[in-house]
Amino acid sequence: MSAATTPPGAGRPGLTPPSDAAAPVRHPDAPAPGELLGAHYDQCFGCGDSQPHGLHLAARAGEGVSVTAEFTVQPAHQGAPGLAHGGVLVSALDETLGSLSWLLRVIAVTGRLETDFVRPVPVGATLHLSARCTAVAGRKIYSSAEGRIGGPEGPVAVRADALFIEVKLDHFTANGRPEEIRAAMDDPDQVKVARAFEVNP
Ligand SMILES: CCCCCCCC(=O)SCCNC(=O)CCNC(=O)[C@H](O)C(C)(C)COP(=O)(O)OP(=O)(O)OC[C@H]1O[C@@H](n2cnc3c(N)ncnc32)[C@H](O)[C@@H]1OP(=O)(O)O
Repeated sequence: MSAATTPPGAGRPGLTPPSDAAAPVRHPDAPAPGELLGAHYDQCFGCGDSQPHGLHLAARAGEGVSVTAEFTVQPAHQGAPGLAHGGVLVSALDETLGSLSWLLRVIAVTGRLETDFVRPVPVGATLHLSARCTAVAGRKIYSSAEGRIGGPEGPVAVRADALFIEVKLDHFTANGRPEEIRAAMDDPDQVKVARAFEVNP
């Protein structure tokens, strides 16, 4: 079977939902389709406003458990001259996929993320990303994403299948550097505190 016809996650160990997996359920309080999700943490490399060389990726809720996002490749994101670094493109996919948890209203982290790099992405290009959750099995959340160059119908540059694992808040508080955890927790804006860890406020 060619890559173009392979269903998401098929044949990839750890990325194929088990037979008893359930369809993902959009949380009743999830942002409406079309609504911008905004940054979950201002220091996040993927979406934060306070990271000068970050991706400044802006994700928007889609229908069901899906999101779209845009990211414009900057000179600071280069690998080869004039081209985006592959790891940066994976970060853009990871961030987009991670924002699905805001529609499920669970706290989850990336366990596995497998990426196909289909074509090079030049500096200055805008990558139009889309991601959707495909299945949930207990704490395991299965999802797929792709990034297209220049527009939502542009040529596919990257695609990925991912497994996110639901975690408790102490995943962050027990493992993160105390300075940043304290600063995030001390923010008077409680919605921002909740979103820093993608917790249901
Ligand atoms: C805050 C929002 C940010 C949004 C965007 C960014 C998202 C990110 O990049 S998060 C940062 C990157 N990710 C991380 O740092 C995670 C580091 N890893 C960990 O902390 C742990 O390995 C963690 C939490 C994923 C899993 O550990 P743990 O909670 O002990 O789960 P564990 O019991 O081992 O596994 C649970 C299930 O997941 C499966 N699983 C866990 N890891 C993997 C993996 N890498 N591949 C395949 N399956 C896995 C297990 O097999 C198990 O399956 P089953 O229930 O069928 O037996």
